Amino acid sequence: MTAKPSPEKLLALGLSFWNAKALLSAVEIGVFDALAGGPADLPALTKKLGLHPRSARDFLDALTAMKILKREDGIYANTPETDLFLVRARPSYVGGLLEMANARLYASWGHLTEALRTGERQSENKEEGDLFGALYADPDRLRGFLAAMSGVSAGAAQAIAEKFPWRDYKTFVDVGAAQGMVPVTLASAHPHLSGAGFDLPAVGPIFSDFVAANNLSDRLQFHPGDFFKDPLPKADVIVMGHILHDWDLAQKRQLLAKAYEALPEGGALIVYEALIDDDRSENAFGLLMSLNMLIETTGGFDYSGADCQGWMQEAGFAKTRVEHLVGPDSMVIGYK
Ligand SMILES: C[S@@+](CC[C@H](N)C(=O)[O-])C[C@H]1O[C@@H](n2cnc3c(N)ncnc32)[C@H](O)[C@@H]1O
Repeated sequence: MTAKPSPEKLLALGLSFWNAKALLSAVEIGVFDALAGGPADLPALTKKLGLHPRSARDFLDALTAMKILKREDGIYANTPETDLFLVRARPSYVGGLLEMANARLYASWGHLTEALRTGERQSENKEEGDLFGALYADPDRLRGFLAAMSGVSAGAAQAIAEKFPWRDYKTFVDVGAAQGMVPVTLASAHPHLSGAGFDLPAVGPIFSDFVAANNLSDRLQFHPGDFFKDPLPKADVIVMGHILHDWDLAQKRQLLAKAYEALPEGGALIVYEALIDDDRSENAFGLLMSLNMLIETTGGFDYSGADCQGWMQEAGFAKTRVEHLVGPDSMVIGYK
């Protein structure tokens, strides 16, 4: 028997931004940090978080009903997930991404309709043209963006460390390394590897601080450069995570050709993204990420594993394969 159509899913989807914004504000206000030291009651939390008495109970109970807080006998506590991943002081913190979503993407997505009609980027400083120019003009925005990237790539980095046959290689370079989550994860998991992060010069100090905090300065270096103007550093393996989706097709091809050039015979290129499924009907996150690129960049778009394998083959890669990493993320590997 087919179920009777119901509007429930449609209404819940249409209002799902309520959930998103409640979580983003909870991160911004520091709800999970406030509970990191132990549970607290309503008056104590209201005061600590600077909430208005009119909002506090509904806000904290909404977070409880959303299963991102627990409440027992009127005492609120973090859940195991929020305690591990959304307390700022913990190394496992992934809230940088949510902080960026709150500070930048939430407002930009308000202009989705305009982006759909014009094809033009809508994020802040849109008159400055390029996303990275706009971001890097402000040191706080730069630091926030790079930390957000660590949140985006922490899970994928771990999966790449486990699933790629690193024992066959000695050196790697992460192109567009941001804060350095991938290099740090790879070097921590595989003591025989040494590597580098390649990124715009402004990223250098932030990369080096993160590497030093992880005690890996002896095996990880920073290479400043512009991947459209400079050759890529040579290494056995080149990694490009969330890079190709920032750029248009001609620029994607240019970056793949440069990676091919920098690799030795037998070397490998690992491209990872929230790849769209080949039928473009399942990975909603990958497709929405592509719309995020519409909003954020001048020509960027996401793509399927088959798309990327085709471009890699055009660039000369002899063998390619796609492997799932974690959640919506997969990697495409090209062997020279
Ligand atoms: C979307 S982030 C991805 C960061 C990281 N790979 C990850 O997946 O978390 C793109 C990165 O490319 C870098 N980037 C942008 N334009 C660049 C250029 N022309 N040359 C080198 N790096 C660039 C940015 O600074 C940023 O770190």
